[in-house]
Amino acid sequence: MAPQPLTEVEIAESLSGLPGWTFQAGRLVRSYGLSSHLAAVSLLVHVATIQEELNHHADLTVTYDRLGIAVHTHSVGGKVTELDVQLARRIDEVAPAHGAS
Ligand SMILES: C[C@H](O)[C@H](O)[C@H]1CNC2=NC(N)=NC(=O)C2=N1
Repeated sequence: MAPQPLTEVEIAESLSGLPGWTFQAGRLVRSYGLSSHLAAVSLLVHVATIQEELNHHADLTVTYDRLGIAVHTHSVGGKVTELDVQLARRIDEVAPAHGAS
């Protein structure tokens, strides 16, 4: 079944359990700071692995020692769905082991 777009209230509820994540321009967004460029790339590769597992993919941007993540669900016309929240949670689970803040 196709994922359903979340309401603004549902998005706000989800974000209350995802510190550092915000809702911007129709996407869930977070920027992580890392200790080096290679640490940022290492986290990007880990995130890409999770994305392949979930078959759900964010826009990832490395800017020197930062990794930017922005995600919405293409298949529902670029709305935020539970799939985006799931991906954000999975990323937040692994980010601390990379020293991300
Ligand atoms: C065919 C494949 O399942 C789809 O293209 C997947 C891949 N990754 C995706 N990622 C995101 N963010 N939204 C999607 O709708 C999506 N769909």
